[in-house]
Amino acid sequence: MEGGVDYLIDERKKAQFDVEAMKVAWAGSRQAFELSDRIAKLVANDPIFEKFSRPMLGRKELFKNSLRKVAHAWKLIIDLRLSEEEAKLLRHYIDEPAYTDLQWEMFIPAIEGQGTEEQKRKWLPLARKMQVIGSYAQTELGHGSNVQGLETTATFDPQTDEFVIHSPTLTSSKWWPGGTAKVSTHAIVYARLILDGQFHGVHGFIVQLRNLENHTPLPGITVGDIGMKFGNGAYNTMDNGVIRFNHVHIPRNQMLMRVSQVTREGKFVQSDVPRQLLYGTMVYVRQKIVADASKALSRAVCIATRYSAVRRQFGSRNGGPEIQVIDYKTQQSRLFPLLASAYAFRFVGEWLKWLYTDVKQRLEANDFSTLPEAHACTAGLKSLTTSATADGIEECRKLCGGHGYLVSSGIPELFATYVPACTFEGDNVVMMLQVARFLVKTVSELGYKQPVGTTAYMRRVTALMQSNCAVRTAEEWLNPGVVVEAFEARSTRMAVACGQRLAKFENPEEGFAELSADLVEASLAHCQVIVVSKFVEKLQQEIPGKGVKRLLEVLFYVYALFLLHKHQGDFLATGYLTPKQASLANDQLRILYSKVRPNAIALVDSFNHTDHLLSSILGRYDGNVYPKLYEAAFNDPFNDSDIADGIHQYVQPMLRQELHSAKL
Ligand SMILES: CCCCC/C=C\C/C=C\C/C=C\CCCCC(=O)SCCNC(=O)CCNC(=O)[C@H](O)C(C)(C)COP(=O)(O)OP(=O)(O)OC[C@H]1O[C@@H](n2cnc3c(N)ncnc32)[C@H](O)[C@@H]1OP(=O)(O)O
Ligand SMILES: Cc1cc2nc3c(=O)[nH]c(=O)nc-3n(C[C@H](O)[C@H](O)[C@H](O)COP(=O)(O)OP(=O)(O)OC[C@H]3O[C@@H](n4cnc5c(N)ncnc54)[C@H](O)[C@@H]3O)c2cc1C
Repeated sequence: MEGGVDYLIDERKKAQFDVEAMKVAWAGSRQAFELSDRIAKLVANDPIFEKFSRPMLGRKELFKNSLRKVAHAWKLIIDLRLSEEEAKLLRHYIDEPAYTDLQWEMFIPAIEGQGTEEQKRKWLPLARKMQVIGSYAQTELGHGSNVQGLETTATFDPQTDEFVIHSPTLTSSKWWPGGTAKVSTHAIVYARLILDGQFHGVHGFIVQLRNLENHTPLPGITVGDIGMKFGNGAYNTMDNGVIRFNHVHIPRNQMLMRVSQVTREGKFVQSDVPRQLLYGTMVYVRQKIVADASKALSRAVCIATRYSAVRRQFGSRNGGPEIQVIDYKTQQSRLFPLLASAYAFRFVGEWLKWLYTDVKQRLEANDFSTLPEAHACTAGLKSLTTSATADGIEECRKLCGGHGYLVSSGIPELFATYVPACTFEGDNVVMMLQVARFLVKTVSELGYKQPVGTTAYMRRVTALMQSNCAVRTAEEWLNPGVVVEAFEARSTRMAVACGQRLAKFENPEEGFAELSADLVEASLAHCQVIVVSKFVEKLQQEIPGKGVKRLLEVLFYVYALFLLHKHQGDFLATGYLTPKQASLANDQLRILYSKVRPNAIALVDSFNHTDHLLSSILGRYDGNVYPKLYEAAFNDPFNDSDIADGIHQYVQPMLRQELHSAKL
């Protein structure tokens, strides 16, 4: 057997559930599934969207090709009259970071959230028709996480009724904004507002960067690319830029003025809208990043699972086939929790989208009451899901052995493109510290204020602090209430312990800094409560299809008990579990892996990923791995000739012992 075609055919026959129904459960609804499936096929069948050769292209060629793809996609959007939702799916399936990500996911949302009605009327139609192309220029060479520390200035000039945008130092150069180096005509620039010599906080300003006729930078603007980034292909399709402003004048009405206004006389007016709304675009994108995590993780898991069923090592008896590596318990204990995590992140992402939609509607009606919780949830879940996904993709590479390191496995480029998600839109540790602030506040108010939303479980603080887990057999772990309660108790105990230790410090900020590593762990525990509970809520809904709900229940227990096993130190140290109960959870986990095993291939088929999206020989739907790996090796341009450039010049003289006289 040269390929694994028959292996995957056999594997698919083992499925104990309705794969088509699981595809619908994964997509969220039949309508969402059909829409997504249609756009995936549209992209997969269009040769312009080919991406297999991307890692082999030089930067300039890569970038030009990316511009071509975007132009082709925009033409399709117009010709086929695609809706905004379809256009977003198109961008997802094209799977190439590009300036349009910033246009649609940051520039437009920033104007929607922070602009006045008049500003929205002027800028949104232009942006939605791509008559202006915008980016999001917040981070600087010297500051990214500390937004209040940004140095770019926007000084009001009452004479001309304009703001003067200026980069006073080298470190104030804008650094990283995607789409800016070569493409965007405009940017939302975050700068310190200065009125009559007084600083009035950081605000967003719409600044034109380039001439719309010939695309040259406007006077006073120095702009360029910040250089190659990690990995071949990967995020290098994006032109992340550096911008320097030398006293660039913009009209007063280009400050985004929903939160605060500057009058014609240069007076600062703070409206009732909280200043945190300036950070609203980041809340929106963090929510998108959570939804995106399950897509990236499911891709890596799909590749590793299919390949693990094709790959065989050891155990051949009487010349029969060797063992499929997916049958090794160690392979299962590394792979199946990632498979379960992909489903868990899918469902928590769905919930977070709902939460964001709710907050957005409230904000539009000037109800800001749920903003702190939305901020804590988006920041924390962004951190949890991206860290787990980045680690998970790397684990999938190792699960594929040596072949996982080949670019043609699809994993290296996926990893290189994905890992910056742990940093952009808020470094993951900085984000967890935001959750910590929210938790500390919640815990300190427990005596007189009922926690709500995702911290509502802390209302039962006394019970969660005092009662202990009652599990006596491995079987008793198969109870969602028991599992969720364990996570809630561990989280409450960790948060309360941090609160008690913080109270011993005279200066709370000093205490917060000193205990920050523990606070990050407590925040992670709280975020895990959210993911675990949202999975349970999903299971409480009606989920049609033979065996679908049962398999999702299995995956829920795999996800939760794997976390419990991984973090058993916390569960034991907080005193909620005994070592025996932790060990029973691990026993149950092994039983659960054997329930996943026959369904593993069908579970990854349910992601409905096309071969185009996976761009992986190891993860091919048909399992025809070895012939295609062999073919791809000889299709590599490096194999065009048997004698590579440099062989005659540098190797042959060595073989002939003539190196001393060779021209090097
Ligand atoms: C390859 C994978 C692709 C996945 C992508 C998928 C989809 C996305 C699609 C498109 C996007 C494409 C690419 C993305 C590119 C990335 C773009 C960027 O990175 S843009 C730059 C992002 N920058 C940051 O995230 C900076 C991080 N820093 C901050 O957010 C803040 O400064 C802070 C660290 C959170 C706060 O710092 P500080 O303590 O100084 O805070 P203050 O300003 O004083 O405010 C404190 C006060 O405000 C509350 N708060 C903070 N943030 C928010 C918020 N967002 N919303 C609501 N409230 C907020 C905070 O809790 C405090 O409250 P309180 O304690 O009550 O006073
Ligand atoms: C691919 C990519 C695309 C990007 N696109 C954009 C864009 O379009 N627009 C834009 O404006 N920006 C963009 N960025 C910038 C990005 O948002 C920042 O890099 C990010 O917010 C992190 O900030 P930083 O670089 O200042 O990290 P730093 O804050 O300098 O982090 C360095 C280290 O310090 C730690 N640290 C920092 N502060 C604290 C603290 N208070 N407590 C404990 N530890 C701390 C961090 O955990 C980290 O380990 C992009 C970045 C990347 C990688």
